[in-house]
Amino acid sequence: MRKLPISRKSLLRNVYNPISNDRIDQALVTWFPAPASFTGEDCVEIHAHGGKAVVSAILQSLSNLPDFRPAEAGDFTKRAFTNGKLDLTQVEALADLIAAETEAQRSLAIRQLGGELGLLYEQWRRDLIECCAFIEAYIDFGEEENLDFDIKVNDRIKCLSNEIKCHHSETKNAERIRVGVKVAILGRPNVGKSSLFNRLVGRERAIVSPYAGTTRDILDAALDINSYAVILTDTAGLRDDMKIDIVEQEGIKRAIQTASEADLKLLVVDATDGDVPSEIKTDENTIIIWNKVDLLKEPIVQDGIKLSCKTGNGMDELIETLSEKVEHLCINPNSPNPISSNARHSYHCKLCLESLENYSKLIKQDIVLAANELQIAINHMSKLTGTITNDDILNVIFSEFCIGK
Ligand SMILES: Nc1nc2c(ncn2[C@@H]2O[C@H](COP(=O)(O)OP(=O)(O)OP(=O)(O)O)[C@@H](O)[C@H]2O)c(=O)[nH]1
Repeated sequence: MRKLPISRKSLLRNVYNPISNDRIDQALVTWFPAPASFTGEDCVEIHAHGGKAVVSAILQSLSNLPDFRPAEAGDFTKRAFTNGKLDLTQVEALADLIAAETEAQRSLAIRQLGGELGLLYEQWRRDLIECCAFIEAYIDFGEEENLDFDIKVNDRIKCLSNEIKCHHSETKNAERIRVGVKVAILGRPNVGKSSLFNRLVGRERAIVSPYAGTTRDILDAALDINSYAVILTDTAGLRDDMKIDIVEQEGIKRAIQTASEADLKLLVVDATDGDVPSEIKTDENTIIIWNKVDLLKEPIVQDGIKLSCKTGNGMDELIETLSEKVEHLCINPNSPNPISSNARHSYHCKLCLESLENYSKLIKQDIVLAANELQIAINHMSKLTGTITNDDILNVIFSEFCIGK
């Protein structure tokens, strides 16, 4: 038997087929003995030449060894989780880090991978368990021992609720970093929405034509605006005309739906006729854009961005305004408190909070029912850290990984 290479050092080695002893390749080989490996198990990495024949000869040789099988998506990370190397929030962070396309997504994911979020949830879980233990002691011996229930439990739960509430209120802004800020381009037909979409995307994605009603369905593109992910949507022009066909009517319905779901609305108006559609409610997250100013003889005085999609005049100002608004809608990925950008976390935090509220209502009436609510709150925290898991949760989380991670 050959000697194992020195651990945790990459060494140049000949790689042989263990049965025929044929030399397959020269490769860098690194040996990680347990527990100091990514999975916590004995592990070898082979950095081979990437040709198809080399890779398949190595895989073929390995598959002849007992208990060897090809890895499935997320297999290594699942082992790391099972062996206690990562908690569930770190597993999710790793998936986010691999998928990160913008700087803000990367910053957020690497922070979460450091484990601070998991530690926070674990601390909350432990605090709730202590409160629950205290209640159970109180139910059994409370009156004789004269335990100070309000200070030991109720005040503590109030404090915890406030902390969780504060954390939960930030998840929407953090989720926008992860999934992208939804920006919809809206306006009457023929005002230049698709022209603006193409300018922002940087290529001719949407069809532009002089005919009103060209865009009939919604069209999405992913953008990076100043390190933040943005999902830009072009929509059908809004008009109220009895003569329009059912396809365009459906397009208009979708445009109004898109407007209601958007984080930011770019409301494009043709500067030559100034008709602002009343179907769209404007708010602090609406940017009014007066397009086609190249056709005007006199400059317009109304508030909003003056733009010409034809010449590009006004694009810099629009991008600057858009960047500021997008940044404002997202949490600062470097803010001091642990941040979660994950819808699963938001869901469990919300249900945990509901149970704590129920606890506070019930505690004066029925201590056993109140304790039950506390137990539900603990279960939600346990699902966040992965202390309680089930195959459904794990399958969803690990299926997001690629093979080899
Ligand atoms: N002069 C001038 N023409 C423009 C400008 N922006 C767009 N256009 C023209 O206006 C017409 C309509 O442009 P689109 O971008 O297709 O307008 P739209 O709002 O997407 O139209 P619908 O799909 O019908 O809703 C085209 O002929 C464009 O070339 C501009 O800034 N100046």
